[in-house]
Amino acid sequence: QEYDKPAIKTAIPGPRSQELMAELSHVQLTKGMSYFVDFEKSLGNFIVDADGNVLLDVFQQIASVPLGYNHPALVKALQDPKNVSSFVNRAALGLYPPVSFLQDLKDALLSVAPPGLPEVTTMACGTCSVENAFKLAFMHYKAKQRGNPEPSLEDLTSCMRSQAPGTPPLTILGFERGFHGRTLGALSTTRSKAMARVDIPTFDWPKAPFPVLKYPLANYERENKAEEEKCLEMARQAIFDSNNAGKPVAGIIVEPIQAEGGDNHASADFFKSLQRIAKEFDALFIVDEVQTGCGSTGKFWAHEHWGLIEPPDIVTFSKKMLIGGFYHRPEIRVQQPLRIFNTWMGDQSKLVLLKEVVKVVREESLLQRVQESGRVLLNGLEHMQEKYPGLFSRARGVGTFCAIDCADADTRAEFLSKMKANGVEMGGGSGEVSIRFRPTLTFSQRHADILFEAMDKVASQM
Ligand SMILES: Cc1ncc(COP(=O)(O)O)c(CNc2csc(C(=O)O)c2)c1O
Repeated sequence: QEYDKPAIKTAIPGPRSQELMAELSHVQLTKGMSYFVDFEKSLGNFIVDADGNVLLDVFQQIASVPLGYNHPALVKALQDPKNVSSFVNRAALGLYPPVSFLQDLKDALLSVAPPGLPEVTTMACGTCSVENAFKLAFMHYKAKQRGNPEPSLEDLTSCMRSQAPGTPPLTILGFERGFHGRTLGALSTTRSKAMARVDIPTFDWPKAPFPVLKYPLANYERENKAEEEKCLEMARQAIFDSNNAGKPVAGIIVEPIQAEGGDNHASADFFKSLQRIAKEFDALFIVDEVQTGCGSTGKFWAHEHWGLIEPPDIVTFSKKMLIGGFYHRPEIRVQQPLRIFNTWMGDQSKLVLLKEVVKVVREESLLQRVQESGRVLLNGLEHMQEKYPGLFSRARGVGTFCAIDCADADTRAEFLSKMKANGVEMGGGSGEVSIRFRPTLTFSQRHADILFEAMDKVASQM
């Protein structure tokens, strides 16, 4: 059972965290770290730090904990003798899959696959899922252009010199303020913070602005529609220009909600139109659900809210799915072995845990709970912005994937720090001024009560 409420005994980080930080700083940079965590004592929606402080955690390891800390179903899976081998022996899944692999994929991943996407490849993290989704898009483009999935001899020789045709000038269209990872290809479409890009060579790929919506949505339907149309037209133009410049766009990548760039939303119509643009230019439609996937928006996949006629071509996932990877349409499966490949291709033990997560989500109707808790969370945020109009604005969200804007970056920093001192862990925010909520799928009314009591107390003192 979880803790009843937060309990703060020391400043955060406390003395024990500071001691551990000092020791660790001899080995690596510790500047970005918040505090050390006692993961044995952390339970459900509550995190316990090295100094015994208990906080309600609505950030959950950068939105990557689906059922909270030490969920009994996951602990039990680890204690089950038939699972030991999966944890002890890390299979090179691309070469030597365990006999249970297909059944594990079915139970953990295919049973929750986005509608219309029956194939899946596992990876280790979100970035490498995005990286390989791009590679799949490039291979698919070239196979179509050649009329043959097999590269030619000229392809194979020229690519060793990084020259066309074997090394094609293909690109991916991304959006301003998007986040898709930090390796060189993914980073080329990550445009949320300069510090993630500076000093690193990236591909100069085309980009388009992502809509900046006015809230409450009901009051600004016409303006928001115009804003979305403008962004779509600029995306179309960017693709047209890139194709004309001999840098064909092989894919478009977009997040259902830009989760690092400021929790930026767009309408279902926007995404349907974007899929039509992808089709119009024969580019793959890649939906990056690394942060929005696995239930936080009240549907298992955020893009299910759009009511697409056809599925996206690729959907990437990680974080709350405990394992990285991507679902894709059968037609774009890579044809040759060892092209979408790395040593481990994810981690079989994470499939064992994910099976349990999927079971709990189903047995405890957690998507229903996320929808209910999401209404409580959003209503509470709307109440906060009415009560403190000088502090908060633009309350928004789908399911419990919510956010609210602070007046400015300093106000946000002060607010988050005071919330921590009052027993609520909220992470560092999204974009310049947004506070984001990334609670577990078990977040419920009593957690919201604790959250809003603390928010009201902190806001009243600012
Ligand atoms: C939409 C989306 N796509 C890809 C990624 C990369 O996933 P990881 O490589 O971090 O697992 C992420 C990772 N999210 C993330 C949050 S803070 C952060 C960072 O590196 O600062 C990364 C994501 O939100």
